Amino acid sequence: MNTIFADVRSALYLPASNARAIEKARGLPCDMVILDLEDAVKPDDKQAAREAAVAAVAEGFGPRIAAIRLNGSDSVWHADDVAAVRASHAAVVVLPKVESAAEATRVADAVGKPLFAMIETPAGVLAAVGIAAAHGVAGLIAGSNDLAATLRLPPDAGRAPLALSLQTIVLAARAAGIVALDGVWNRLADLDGLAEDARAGRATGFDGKTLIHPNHIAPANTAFGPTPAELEDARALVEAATGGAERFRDRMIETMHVDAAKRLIARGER
Ligand SMILES: CC(C)(COP(=O)(O)OP(=O)(O)OC[C@H]1O[C@@H](n2cnc3c(N)ncnc32)[C@H](O)[C@@H]1OP(=O)(O)O)[C@@H](O)C(=O)NCCC(=O)NCCSC(=O)C[C@H](O)C(=O)O
Ligand SMILES: [Mg+2]
Repeated sequence: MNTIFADVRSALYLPASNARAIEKARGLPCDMVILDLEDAVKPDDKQAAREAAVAAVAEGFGPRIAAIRLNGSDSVWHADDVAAVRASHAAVVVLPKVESAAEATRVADAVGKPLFAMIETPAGVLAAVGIAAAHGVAGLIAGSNDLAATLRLPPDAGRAPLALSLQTIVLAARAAGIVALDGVWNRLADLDGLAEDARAGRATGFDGKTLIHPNHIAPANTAFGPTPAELEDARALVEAATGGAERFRDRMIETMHVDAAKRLIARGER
């Protein structure tokens, strides 16, 4: 797995048509920015947003990974997006509503950049294993709003009815050795709800979370940690382990626990 991508705890979307948000993002503590050309941008603003995204990634976002989300493969804007992003300084391209491995590879090849495929339709979930393994795909992103809509869930249905889809996304990403990012939290001011949602995402196995607002960054960074307590525990576990099954702090540990602790320590140190 590419550790640059594996260390993404917080990936902030912003409409590429919003100059203030672009400027603001350069000072925010997120690990990745996703300049959106798709749903956050009105049809009349698509061309200006595309030009603004290309200019913004040329100027850079400091240590943050800069990604551009294209309009979908079947949209009238897609071909122009691909041409612009191919020639841009974006490190990553995000493709929404991916439903096949062939679609993901075609776009990854066309832009010549690592591609994060959004899984946000029932067909996308059912094809996720192949999409994750497709040439050029470096990550999967859960699109929980579109997923809820296409599954015809009632408003505010929460994570429970999405559990199988979200777990499938993580399974597919893990089997392919790539990154998995959780979907967004829509409630702008409910930071306790966000913290719980982010913890649930980490517990599902996601590496990090996509976000829509600057206030959502700190809770995501905390949830996807590792926390000081987790680091202390991991370091003590590695120090204590002698091999085979043994007792550590009133629990059984074996090789896989030592390996997981080492991964956590490495992530924390990075
Ligand atoms: C949701 C918003 C439209 C709310 O905007 P606003 O009411 O302006 O927020 P605030 O007044 O609280 O903003 C405070 C300051 O923060 C800046 N800001 C706000 N949002 C962002 C952002 N995303 N990135 C950077 N900066 C941001 C404001 O400019 C204010 O700055 P200041 O002037 O200094 O006070 C807005 O938050 C927003 O547009 N969010 C992103 C929306 C988006 O990109 N959506 C597309 C992806 S979500 C999705 O659909 C995922 C997936 O496809 C799915 O299906 O689930
Ligand atoms: Mg979506």
